[in-house]
Amino acid sequence: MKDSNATVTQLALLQQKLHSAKLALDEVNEDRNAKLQTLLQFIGHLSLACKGQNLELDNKLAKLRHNLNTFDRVDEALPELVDVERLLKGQYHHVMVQLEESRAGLAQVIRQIQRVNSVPEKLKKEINYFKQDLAKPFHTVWEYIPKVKQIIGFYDTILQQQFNGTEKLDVLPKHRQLAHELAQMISEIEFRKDQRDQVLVIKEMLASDIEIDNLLEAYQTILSLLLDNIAREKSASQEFLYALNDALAAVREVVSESYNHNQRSFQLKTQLNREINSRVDNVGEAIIDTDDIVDLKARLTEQLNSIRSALARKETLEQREQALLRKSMETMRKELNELSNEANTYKERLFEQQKLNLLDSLTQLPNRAALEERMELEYRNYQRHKSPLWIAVADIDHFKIINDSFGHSTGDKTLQVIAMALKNSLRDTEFVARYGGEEFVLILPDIDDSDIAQLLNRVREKVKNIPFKFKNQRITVTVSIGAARVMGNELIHETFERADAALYKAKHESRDRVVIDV
Ligand SMILES: Nc1nc2c(ncn2[C@@H]2O[C@H](COP(=O)(O)OP(=O)(O)OP(=O)(O)O)[C@@H](O)[C@H]2O)c(=O)[nH]1
Repeated sequence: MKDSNATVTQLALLQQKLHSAKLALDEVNEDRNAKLQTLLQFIGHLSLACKGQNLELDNKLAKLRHNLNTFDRVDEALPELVDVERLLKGQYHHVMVQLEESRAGLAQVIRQIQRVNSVPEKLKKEINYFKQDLAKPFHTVWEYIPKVKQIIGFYDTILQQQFNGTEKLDVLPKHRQLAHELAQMISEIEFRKDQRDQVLVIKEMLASDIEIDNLLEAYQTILSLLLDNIAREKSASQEFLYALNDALAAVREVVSESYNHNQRSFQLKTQLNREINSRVDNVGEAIIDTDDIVDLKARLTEQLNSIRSALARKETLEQREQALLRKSMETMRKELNELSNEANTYKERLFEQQKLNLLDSLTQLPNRAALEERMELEYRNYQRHKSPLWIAVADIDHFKIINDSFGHSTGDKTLQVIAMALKNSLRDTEFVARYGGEEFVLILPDIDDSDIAQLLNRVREKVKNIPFKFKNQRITVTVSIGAARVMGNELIHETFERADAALYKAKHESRDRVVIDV
C-alpha cells in the first residue's frame, strides 16, 4: 500500500513536470512563432523595398517568404537567408556605384548649364551653390531625386527666359508689303552670276509666307550683296585711275627728261656754233693777216680741221638727240597705247553697266528706269509732232497661282517666256518694259484709235496661245491689258495712271481682256 502511494505521488509529480515542460514548450513555440512572424514581415517589407532592382534578389526573397510560411522548412530557409544576405550586400554596392555615377552625371549637366550665356545673376549664384552641394556624396536614392528636380527647375527657368527673348513677332500687312517691295527691287537689280542662286533663294522665300526674321535676313543679305558689288565697281574704277595716273607720271617723266636733254643739247649746240663761228672768223682774219701763201695754207688747214671736228661733234650731238627723241616718243606712244586700251576696257565696262542698269535681269526686257527714259523721249516726240502715243499696262492673270502651284522658278520661267512673246509681238518702233513683278508696260507710238484694240488683243491672244506645260499639265496663261492715249497737254504719267485704271477695270471684268480708256 505504502509502495502504491509512493508510485501515485511520483506519477503526479511526473505529470506535473510534464505539464510544466509542455507549458514551457508551448511558450517556446509561441515565441518562435512570433519571431518567425516578425521575420516574415521583415522579409515582406524587404521584398517590397527591393522589388524591381535585381531579379535574382526578387526571386530569392519570394522563395524565402514561401519557405518561412511552413514551420517544417524553416531550417531549409537558412541557406536561402545566407544567399539573400549576399545578394543584398552586392545590391548595396551596386546602388552606391550607381548613385556615384548619377552624381557625376548631374555635375556634368550643371557644368553645361553654366556654359549657357545670358543666365541671370541670381540663377547663376543658385547654380553655384547647387554645384557645391553636389560635391558631397549621395547615400540614398532619395537624395538624388530632389537634385534632379532642382536641375529641371534650372532648365525650365533658362528655357522660359530664352523663349521670352525669342518670341516670334507677328507678321503684319506692312511686313508683307516690305517683302513685296524687296522682291520687286531685287528683280530690278542686276546681280552678278555668282550671286544669282542666293538671290533666287531670297526671292522664293519672299514669295512664300514670310517671318520677320527671314525678312530681316533677306534685307541683310541683299544689302551685303549690293555692298560687295559697289566695292568691286569702286575697285575697278580705282584700278583705271591708278593706270591713268601711272601713265601720266611716266609721260611727265619722259617729257621732263627730254626737256632737260634739250636744254643741255641747246647749250652744247650754242657752244659748238660759237666755236665754229670763231673758227670761221679766224679763217677770215688769217686771210687778211698773211701774204705768205704757205703759211696761209697751213693756218687754213688747221682752222678747217677744227671746223670739221666741231661739225662732226655737232652731228654726233644731233644724232644722239634724235635717238633720244625717238626713244621718248616710243615710250610715250607705248604709255598712251596702254592707257587708251585701259580706257577702252573701262568704257566698255561702263557701257555694259549702263546697259545692265536699264535691263531687267530676269526677262532681259528694259526695266523701269529704261521705261522712264523712253517715256520721256516719246513724250517729247509727241509734243513736237502731236502724233498719237499710247501707253498700255499688261498684267499676268492669277500669276500667284502659278507660283503657288508649281514653284517660284517655274513662275520665273513663265515671266521670261511671256516677256519674249510681248517683245516679239511689237514693231521696232514700239517698246515694252517689265514694270515690276508680273506687270509690263508698252509704249505704242503712231497707232490710230481704230487700231489700238486690235493690236492689243493680238498681243493678248499671243500670250494666251503659248503652250505652257507644267508638271505635264497643259496650262493657259492669260494677261489683262489696260491702255490710254496721251491727250492734249496731259503729262505722260497721267496717261500711265489712266492706263493702269483701265487695267484695273479689265481685271474686274473677269480678266483676259483689253480695256481702252477713252
Ligand atoms: N516667280 C516670280 N513671281 C513673282 C515675281 N515678281 C512677282 N511675283 C509674284 O507675282 C504674284 C502676283 O500676285 P498678285 O499681285 O496677287 O496677282 P495675281 O495672282 O497675278 O492676280 P491678278 O493680278 O489679280 O490676276 C505674287 O505671287 C508675286 O510673288 C518674280 O520675279 N518671279
